[in-house]
Amino acid sequence: MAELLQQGLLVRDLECTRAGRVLFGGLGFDAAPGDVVQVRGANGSGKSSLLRLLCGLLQPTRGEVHWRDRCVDPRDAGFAGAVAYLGHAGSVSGELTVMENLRFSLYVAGSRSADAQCREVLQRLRLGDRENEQVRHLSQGQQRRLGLARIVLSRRPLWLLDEPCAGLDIEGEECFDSFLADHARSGGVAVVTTHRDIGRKGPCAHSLNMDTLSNACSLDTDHRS
Ligand SMILES: Nc1ncnc2c1ncn2[C@@H]1O[C@H](COP(=O)(O)OP(=O)(O)OP(=O)(O)O)[C@@H](O)[C@H]1O
Repeated sequence: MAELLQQGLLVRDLECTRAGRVLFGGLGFDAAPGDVVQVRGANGSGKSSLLRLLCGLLQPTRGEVHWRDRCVDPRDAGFAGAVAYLGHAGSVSGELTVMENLRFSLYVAGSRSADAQCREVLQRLRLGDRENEQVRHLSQGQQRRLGLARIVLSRRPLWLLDEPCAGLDIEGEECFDSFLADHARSGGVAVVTTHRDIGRKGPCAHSLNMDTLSNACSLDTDHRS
């Protein structure tokens, strides 16, 4: 436990309330370096809300989230420099080109990735020939790929990814699996909402089912399988 507190993500007795309604409670799990936690559940079960709690964008009505040895606080520079969050929107600008988007987000993130590294990741995502194109001219799936490039290039140890495979074709999904496996192999932690079985081809994923939680709000157990 002490080691986990220093190195990984620790969630205890988490309760989430939105618009006066308790979405879930008693949620707890640990994620050590190299762990991937797959979050499943029906629409509205609270998957996105959970990710927002984990990165400190939402405050829990009960419980705690710790990254390494500290309580999660987005104002903490140490935590802000450790987490990469991919929301539904992907955080890319339609007005900027593909490469400009990456340069901008990496500059804001304080990452030292150079254009050459950006190009390497874009090649893997089959966006290598689109680097000078305005993002608004890309398809939804291509924009999602660019959002993933931003996450990969950030080199952050904690990935919180909300439906990263939405809009991706099979090849894009496989590419995502390989980035996720690289991340886990290098000791990163990832919490991923997706209905795909990412544990089958990618890294071994622990599964967290929000539907079960909603029906068992008093649970205070470790949901890793
Ligand atoms: N900003 C908000 N204010 C109030 N309620 C919200 C807000 N955002 C989400 N909710 C409510 O919280 C519940 C869970 O939403 P959330 O987006 O976390 O679910 P989800 O499991 O990610 O859903 P989906 O699979 O549809 O993306 C929903 O009932 C939703 O109406």
